[in-house]
Amino acid sequence: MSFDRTIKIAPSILSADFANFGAEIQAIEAQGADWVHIDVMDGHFVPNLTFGPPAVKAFRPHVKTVMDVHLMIAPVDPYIQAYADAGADVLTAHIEAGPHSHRTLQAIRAAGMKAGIALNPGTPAEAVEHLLDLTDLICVMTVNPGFGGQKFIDMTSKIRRLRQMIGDRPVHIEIDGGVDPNTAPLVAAAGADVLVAGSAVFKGGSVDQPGVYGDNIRAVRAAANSAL
Ligand SMILES: O=C(CO)[C@@H](O)[C@H](O)COP(=O)(O)O
Ligand SMILES: [Fe+2]
Repeated sequence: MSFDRTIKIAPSILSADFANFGAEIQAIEAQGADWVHIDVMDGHFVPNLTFGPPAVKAFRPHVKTVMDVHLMIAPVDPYIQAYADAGADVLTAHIEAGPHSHRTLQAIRAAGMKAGIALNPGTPAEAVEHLLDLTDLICVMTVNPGFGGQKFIDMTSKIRRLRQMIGDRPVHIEIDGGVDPNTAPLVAAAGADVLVAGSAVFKGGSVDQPGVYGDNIRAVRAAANSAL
């Protein structure tokens, strides 16, 4: 997985058909997804439950691009090796999930994955200032985590600040929550390069009508690129 700052679309399978993940992943990749975003929720750090390492391991053979695993769990450290064994390419932990994010990021890289750190809407950019050399991706939440389909919260000033702080380091800025063709230009112009989109990609489509996924992905990408 090489670093570049072109716009990448990462559909969140939280909005896919939960009875058909393999086919859904294949459909979004065939329709132009750059990464596949997997939301892991524990019913404790966030008020919703999704899936754990065995499910992520089962997704792995279907993902030919980048498996981007967003952990909304606390604690994180006891599960890092399990997600490495499950085949995650990028593993993102929330800075709010515990007091030892520095150690967590080191452990994620030591387990052979790219290390991501996610910030809730209420957490300032400065919280990651001393973590930048240990980080491959900063995930800026533009909703409060836990559910798909929520309204976008404007975090453009935080994204700008982060891009400034990152300087020339090879760090992705990922935006997660409420990304659609209306909001994508705002975050792309502010410096984001990975756009997670759940409802905006899956809406109106299915594995039997995958072309809708393609139209939706192209619409988000075109809107983002129009702002650059
Ligand atoms: O992490 C999360 C929610 O906590 C996200 O990845 C959502 O799944 C994005 O869904 P949309 O807001 O795009 O519908
Ligand atoms: Fe997510």
